[in-house]
Formats: sequence, C-alpha cells, structure tokens
Amino acid sequence: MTVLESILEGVREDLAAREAKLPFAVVKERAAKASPPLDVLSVLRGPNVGVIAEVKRRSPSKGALAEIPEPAELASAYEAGGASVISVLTEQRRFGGSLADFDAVRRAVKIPLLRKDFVVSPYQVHEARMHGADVVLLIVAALEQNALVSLLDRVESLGMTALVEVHTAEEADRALEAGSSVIGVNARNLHTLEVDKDVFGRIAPGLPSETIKIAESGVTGPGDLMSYAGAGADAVLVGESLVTSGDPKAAVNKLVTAGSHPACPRPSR
Ligand SMILES: O=P(O)(O)OC[C@@H](O)[C@@H](O)c1c[nH]c2ccccc12
Repeated sequence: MTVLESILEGVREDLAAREAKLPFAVVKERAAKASPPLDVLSVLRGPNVGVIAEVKRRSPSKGALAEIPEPAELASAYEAGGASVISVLTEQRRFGGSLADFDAVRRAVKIPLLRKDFVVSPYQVHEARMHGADVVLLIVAALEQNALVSLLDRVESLGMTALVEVHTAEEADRALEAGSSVIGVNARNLHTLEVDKDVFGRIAPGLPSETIKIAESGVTGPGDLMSYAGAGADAVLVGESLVTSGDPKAAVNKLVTAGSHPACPRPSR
C-alpha cells in the first residue's frame, strides 16, 4: 500500500464516523445557510505572486513540525504578513488537523480559506462549505476521473473554488479534462513522499495561460518563490517553513515582498 492509500483508508473511516453523527441532509442544510464563499479567483489573479500560507502541525514525511496550540493566532499572523489565502489541514491522523482548527481560523481572519484534506465524498464538500470554506482541495491521485469530475462540479455549484492537485503530466491532463481552472502542482509525490522541486517547471508550461497555477511544497524562502514564479506560478503554497520559522508574520511577509518585487517574474496572462 502506498502512503496515499493508507491515508485514504483512515480518512474514509473518520468520514464514516462523522456521517453517523451528522446526517448528510443536515450538513447540506447548514452549508446552504453559511455566509457566501469569497471570490478566490480574483485574489489569485492579482498582479503579484501570492502566498497561500498553511496551518500544518505535522506531516507523514517529517513527523511533528510545530505544536500550534492556537491556530487562530498563527492564521492572524499569516493574514497580517500579507498572505492571500490560508490553507488549514483538517486531516487528523497524519497531519494533526481538525475542523475545529478550521473553525478557529475562520473566526480569526477575513481572507479566503482552503480546506486541505483528502476529499473523496460529496459529504466533505458540503461539510467544508458548512464550516465556511472558500476553496476545497481535490487530489487527482486520490480520485477516479468520474469522481474528480463530480466533486469538482459540486465544489463549484456551492460557489467555492477547487484547487486541483497534480504531480504528473498525466494527472494535469486529467485535471484539465475535468474542467479545473486552478491547478496546484505538488512537488511532493503522495505515494512515496519524495520532493522534487523541478516538477512544477516541467508541468506548468504545458498548462493553458488562463489556468491559475499554484506551486505546492518545498518553499523554504524567497529564492524558491522566485524560481517558481519564473516557471509561471501565480502563487505558492507553503507550510513547513512558515510553521517552523518562529515568526510566521515575518516569514510570510518575506515571501509576499518577494512576490511583489519588480524583479519577480509575473504570471503571463
Ligand atoms: O510544508 P510544505 O513543504 O511547505 O508543503 C505545503 C503543502 O504543499 C503540503 O502540505 C501539501 C500539498 N498537498 C497536500 C495534500 C495533502 C496534505 C498536504 C499537502
């Protein structure tokens, strides 16, 4: 079993437990009453290379990263540092996240929020909306094509934006075929957890110019942002280097400053 498969097994078990507690019909009703999602596309289409800052306690590859006793404080620091979007991991077993973290962050900040989880069922999409999500991650490697298409449609029918994650050119083709307008290229292979920062540069140039391109993982500082920008990134998604920085506001701000510097390559659209 690959790492991704074993993560998905746990995700499905936890999902079944939540479904038993709160019926899908109730989740749908509450999602419909949540305050409307924010327009993330125009945020990501801004003139600068944006930063999506992640609330991440641990990971299967690195183990414990940071305790983050107050996710709301971390998120406020990200917002104050100039992040465009905040990503909150809600997967519990491997990443130490939760929907309670998501709620705390939602209450603390005004900028768009990404629910970062392993979404395999429509229940999780409505659940994300119910908790105030604006963006939902869909991982191509975790989904059959028909499931990807129907989950993407569902995300969009609720007014949210799907960040569709790929790691290979074949997955990128599947993402485009499904109709994705925001594609994240993850430098980390979710089957083996190996990081290869060149993957973005191999895949992004083959994507349509109007597709919003996000470079995910392995950003340790402004240098990485600049090189992803040179390869066409509209934004970078950063977790580890921010949560371990000791000063998340300053760490985000360094990236944001690099992304708005005149010398920083701009996404060409
Ligand atoms: O901590 P990093 O290397 O900055 O990476 C952040 C983010 O890209 C990573 O957490 C991630 C990318 N895709 C995912 C899918 C599920 C869980 C986590 C992820």
